Amino acid sequence: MKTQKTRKALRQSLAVFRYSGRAIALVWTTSRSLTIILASLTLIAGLLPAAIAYLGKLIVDAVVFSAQAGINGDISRPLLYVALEAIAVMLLAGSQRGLIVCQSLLRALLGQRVNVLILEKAQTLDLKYFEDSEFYDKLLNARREASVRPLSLVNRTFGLVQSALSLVTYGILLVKFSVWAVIVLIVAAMPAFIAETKFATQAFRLFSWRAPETRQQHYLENLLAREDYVTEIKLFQLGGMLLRRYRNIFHQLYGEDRDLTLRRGLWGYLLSLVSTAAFYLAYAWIVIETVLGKISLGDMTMYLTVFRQGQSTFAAALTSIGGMYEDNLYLSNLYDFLEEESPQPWGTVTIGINPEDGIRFENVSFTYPGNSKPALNNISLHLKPGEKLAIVGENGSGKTTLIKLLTRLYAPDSGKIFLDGVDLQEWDIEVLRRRIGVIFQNFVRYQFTVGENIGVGDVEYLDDSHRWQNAAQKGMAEPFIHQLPDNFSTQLGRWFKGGHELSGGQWQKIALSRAFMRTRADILVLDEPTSAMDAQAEFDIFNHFRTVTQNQMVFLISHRFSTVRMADKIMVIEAGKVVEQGTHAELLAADGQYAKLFWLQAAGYQ
Ligand SMILES: Nc1ncnc2c1ncn2[C@@H]1O[C@H](COP(=O)(O)OP(=O)(O)OP(=O)(O)O)[C@@H](O)[C@H]1O
Repeated sequence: MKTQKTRKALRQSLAVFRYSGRAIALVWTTSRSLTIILASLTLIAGLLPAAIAYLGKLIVDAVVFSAQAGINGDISRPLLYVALEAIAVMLLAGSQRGLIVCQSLLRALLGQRVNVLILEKAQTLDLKYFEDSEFYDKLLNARREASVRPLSLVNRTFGLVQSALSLVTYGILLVKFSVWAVIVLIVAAMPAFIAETKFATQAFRLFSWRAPETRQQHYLENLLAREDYVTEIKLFQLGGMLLRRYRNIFHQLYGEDRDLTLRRGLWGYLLSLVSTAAFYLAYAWIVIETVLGKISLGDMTMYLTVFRQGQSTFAAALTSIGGMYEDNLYLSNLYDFLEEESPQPWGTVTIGINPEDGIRFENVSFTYPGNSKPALNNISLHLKPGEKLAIVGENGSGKTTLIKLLTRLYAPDSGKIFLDGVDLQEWDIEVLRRRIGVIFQNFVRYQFTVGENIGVGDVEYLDDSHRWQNAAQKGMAEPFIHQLPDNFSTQLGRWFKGGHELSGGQWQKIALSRAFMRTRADILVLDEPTSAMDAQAEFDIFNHFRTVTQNQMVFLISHRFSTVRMADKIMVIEAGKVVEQGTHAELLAADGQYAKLFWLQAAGYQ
């Protein structure tokens, strides 16, 4: 039982080194030369203090010896030792300064490296990860302190090695005096060491429990300070309420922090008194031995230095250990994130076996992870090349989900989707995505120029101004772009200097143009493409729609029946199921759900 407890305590104490190896490996692969320099300087800085203490002893002994010889005394020997000590002190200062320089260089390199690792990893993950709050915690935690934590852990690990080296060498010097003194000092240091690791473990746990609260705090900060939220926050007068919530979370966290910090401080002090008392007992012992003439004055000077510095080195080591726990927490988050399994994009097909077949959904069902009800239930549909399909249905009926499956952001749970006769999952994802032009309801408003905002629709032609113009024409954006101060070169958004903000409808026209940038795409997905546009723009799009999308299959989601009518086929879905399919005329004649909604909307205009 007792051995088990000791083993547990030991394991807990050693947990502090859990990620040190990986952090060092990370630093090593970031810059080998800097790591070697850092390690060498650590070694030098660890060993020199004992050497300096020893030189101090040699100086005093040589001085005493020469002084006893009177006028004939040899002055050169003490002076030689003084010179040596001066050199050693300079070397120590040099190595300490070198360590600081190395650390700042490594901090910059490592920060960049870790950030790039995180962002690269994020690229490889599926959409479902980003919709998972636990995963989001990991991502935020990983990014938050990317530039400081890995280096801090390395510095502290090296710092601890340096302190340990100094303490061991001090110990070696002290062994000459008495093995017992060394043993007493080590034993007296143990309680403080164990208490520190125990409190650090508690702090470690406290931090990990808190991830959701911390994320909530960050979210509130964002709400309170970001330009796109500020209008609503002001007009709904939410500032006070949000700040109150922000403060409350802080106070709750602070309360826990304060308790732990106070306990840690108090116990840390009390237990370090034990080791200090042991230090000074040994010190008194040395004074007595010197007075009795059993050791030289030089020895006493050396031990004095060893005790003084040993004490502060020991305190530094304890602080390092406390910090290392926090660094470990960060790194465990980082590695949790980096080791998240990335689904390998598979599928190699680049050409379909039956290009005349277009797109076919066969009994497709899909439920979002964590939901009990399916978002899509047994959907079947067929769209031939060039055909246009409109999907109609009330909020939450599954329209956007259908598009997410079509664009392979998610895979069906059952059933299959075919493109040109080949299962969508077997297509090479890059080839598949090149064939799809899309505008989502929540399209991105890039804080780039107008041209780039359209150009991102086909990154290979990002800077091709001819294509921008063509796409802008199709997306009805051209007239207002010509009125902007720098036409296509106008910077958009308010984040950067000289940025020009657009209206909601203008942004939507830019997004629509972006979808038309993909001239090689034969599948066009439009999720509420005209919801923010004025009546004239919608009418124009309606009129030109067939010409601009001549060879494309179109999936159009809209609540506006004026837009829906453009389609060859209309599909009505309700709670994830297809309830009606047909042309506008057929569905009106059928007098079902579609007809009901159509006349309802039409009545509103009369
Ligand atoms: N990321 C998600 N995770 C879990 N459930 C989701 C997610 N997105 C949508 N859902 C759920 O799936 C169902 C279908 O949503 P979907 O977005 O496809 O509806 P929609 O028909 O596009 O609605 P709207 O007309 O409001 O845009 C809804 O019940 C919604 O709550």
